[in-house]
Amino acid sequence: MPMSATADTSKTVKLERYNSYLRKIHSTKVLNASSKVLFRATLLVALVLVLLFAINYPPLSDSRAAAAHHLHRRSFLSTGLFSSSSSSSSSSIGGAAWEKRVRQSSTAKRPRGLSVLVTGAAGFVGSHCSLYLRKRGDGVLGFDNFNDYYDPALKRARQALLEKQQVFIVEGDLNDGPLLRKLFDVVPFTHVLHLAAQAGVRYAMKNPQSYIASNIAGFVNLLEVAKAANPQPAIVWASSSSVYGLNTENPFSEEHRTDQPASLYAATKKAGEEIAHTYNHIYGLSLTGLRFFTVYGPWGRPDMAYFFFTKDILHGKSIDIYRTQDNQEVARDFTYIDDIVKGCVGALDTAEKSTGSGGKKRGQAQLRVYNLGNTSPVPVGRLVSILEGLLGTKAKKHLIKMPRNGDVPYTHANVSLAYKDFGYKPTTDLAAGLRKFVKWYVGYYGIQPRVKKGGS
Ligand SMILES: O=C(O)[C@H]1O[C@H](OP(=O)(O)OP(=O)(O)OC[C@H]2O[C@@H](n3ccc(=O)[nH]c3=O)[C@H](O)[C@@H]2O)[C@H](O)[C@@H](O)[C@H]1O
Repeated sequence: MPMSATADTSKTVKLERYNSYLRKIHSTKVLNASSKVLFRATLLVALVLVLLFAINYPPLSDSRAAAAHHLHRRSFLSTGLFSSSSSSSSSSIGGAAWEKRVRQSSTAKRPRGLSVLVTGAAGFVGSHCSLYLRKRGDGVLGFDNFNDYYDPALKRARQALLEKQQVFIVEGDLNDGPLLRKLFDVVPFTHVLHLAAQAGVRYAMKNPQSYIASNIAGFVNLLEVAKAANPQPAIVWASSSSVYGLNTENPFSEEHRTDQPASLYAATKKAGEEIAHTYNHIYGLSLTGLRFFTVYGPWGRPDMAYFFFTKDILHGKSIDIYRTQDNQEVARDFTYIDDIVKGCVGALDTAEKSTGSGGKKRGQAQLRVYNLGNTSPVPVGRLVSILEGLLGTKAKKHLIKMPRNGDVPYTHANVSLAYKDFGYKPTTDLAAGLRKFVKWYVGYYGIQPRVKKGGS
């Protein structure tokens, strides 16, 4: 038995060795197979990573490729499920149909007509200027970010008005370089009427950064794109009467000092004037700054006093009427929108071409600044009396000292320079202009008050 037991034991050992040999072979095979799978998976992951990297970081040297990529991504987002925008106008940014609309809108319908990019086209002054230029036969492409600084529904209503006249507004932000470059790639604009900005004197204390983003960073971005464009456009842009700040000389002339801004808004507009100087000096861009004086009228801005006074008077709410620290009346050189439009168009028509090309200056270019005001300041109290008469309602007046919020006590424009250079002559006084505003206001908001009709 021990013999057989030995024999058995040796058989068992051999069998076990054989089994272990088989197990080894099998495990090597399994290992080989799994390492192949692992290798392939790694390759796949690497490929996906390379692709993702390429999509997210296109070559910096190829700005057009970057722009196309950016626009493709935006178009994907704005048409996709994650889009927050419902605007049809932005749904196909960058596509063939979009480019066709951009071209059509920018093409003049009269011989030697202008091709103007109007920024802030859904804004108060922008919408009026766009309509005027389009009706005259110029090509107009609008640009606006439709922000909610005030009721965006009013901006959409202005957009609808422009669309009826075949003016297309591209929805985008001034700080979107690829989008702006794309527009200049598609259209050789002769002019830019740059009106997009963060407006409002007092709001600058609430949201200072928005003024830097729009009025400084956005302006610089636009100038960067314009300087590199071929041809470079001539640029007319909105500065402000507020640059006169604490200036005490009257009436305000372009030669007076503008180095004492009273608000951050004013400071950003003044900075814009200095930035304009730099781009004119280095790149040969033709630049004209227009200092608007408290512009009012139909389709106006709800954040401005004449507008919300009208609303508050109609709702029986009291209104604050500011007085200076030494109890004087505060006054403004209120300027009617049609006069401002004539001033903008006059500036566009007399703007000389930029001299640069390929981002390089080729000669001295035009650099101008003009006041566009009404030349007759009116106290705020008088503005309220006119509104009371037009609305047939007494205002609940609350006279208070002007809060220290960036306001200045008085503005008064000397416009002789604009008159000399392009015949600017305001023709609408405050009473006539407010009558037109109130007529529009009650119609737009569907109000049936005791409004005295009359006038056109
Ligand atoms: O010319 C400009 O460059 C600027 O014009 C405009 O600023 P402003 O002249 O300050 O207009 P606006 O606010 O309508 O106040 C009008 C008057 O009402 C007084 N005012 C104001 C509010 C109030 O509650 N009570 C009051 O008496 C107030 O003291 C003032 O005397 C634009 O908004 C600005 O974007 C810029 O373009």
